[in-house]
Amino acid sequence: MTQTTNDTGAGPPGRRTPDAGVRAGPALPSHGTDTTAPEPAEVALDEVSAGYDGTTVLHGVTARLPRGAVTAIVGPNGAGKSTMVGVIAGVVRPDSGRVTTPTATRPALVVQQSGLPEQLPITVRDVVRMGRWARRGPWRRLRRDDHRLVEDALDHLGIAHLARRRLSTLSGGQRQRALVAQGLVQHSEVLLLDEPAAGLDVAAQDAIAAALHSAAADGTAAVHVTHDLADADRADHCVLLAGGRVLAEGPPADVLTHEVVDHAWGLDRYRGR
Ligand SMILES: Nc1ncnc2c1ncn2[C@@H]1O[C@H](COP(=O)(O)OP(=O)(O)OP(=O)(O)O)[C@@H](O)[C@H]1O
Repeated sequence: MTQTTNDTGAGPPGRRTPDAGVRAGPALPSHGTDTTAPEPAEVALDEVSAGYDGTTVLHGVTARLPRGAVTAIVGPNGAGKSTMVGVIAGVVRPDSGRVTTPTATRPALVVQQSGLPEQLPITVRDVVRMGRWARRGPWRRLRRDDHRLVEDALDHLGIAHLARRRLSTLSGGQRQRALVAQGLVQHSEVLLLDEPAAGLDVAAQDAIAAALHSAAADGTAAVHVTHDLADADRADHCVLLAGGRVLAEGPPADVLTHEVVDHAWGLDRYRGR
């Protein structure tokens, strides 16, 4: 099934759901979708403009994020990267343009804050299980295969030994691994990780990179926002945003040239270009 949203979609304009950790975006309205059409092989943004409280952040963004591939979204602070993933997830409503996601399920969005109250007596395993609820619905009992996926994800992210610990007692990096595990078990066709590796140690970064590539190998459009250009270079596809516009898109080697990077980050000023 294809889901499409555009400026006639439901929900308040320009509002991002605050403080959620891993969020499944709201069900996106489908406008004139042909259910017999083959699933698109990519997430498509066409001339998308979006922002907050009347301030435009994304200006006519057109980009393609393929399924079965890892896409890195890069760009300077404030370029609109989080806004772009918010638009794809359906938590930021475009003011105009069109977003098409190849998904029967909601995109899985992982941001850095868990959004769960500190005093909530919730374990790491519970947090990851919540990812399966997103798939099954909160009132359905999880099945044996759901539990197996949860245990696999805990293993994958190297946090099986923390499964019974309360989330509030973990370090920042351990929490982040738990949130990524929660995103993974959603098994959505679109996985969106907003700076998943920021502030993490090398082992955690490797675990998250491996998780992204394994999701892509399963056919997911595995998308991450990163400030680490070496990390972006290892992606299959790259979108470079600057000032809310796509400056370049394509294979990382073509996008992340010295010239383009210097221009996007304004470094050419210092280098006399
Ligand atoms: N909830 C919000 N309400 C109002 N303005 C916002 C909100 N979220 C982001 N913005 C503004 O939108 C612009 C783009 O922010 P965004 O977080 O999308 O950029 P980014 O590229 O992800 O930045 P960074 O690399 O610093 O995380 C910024 O000017 C920011 O102040």
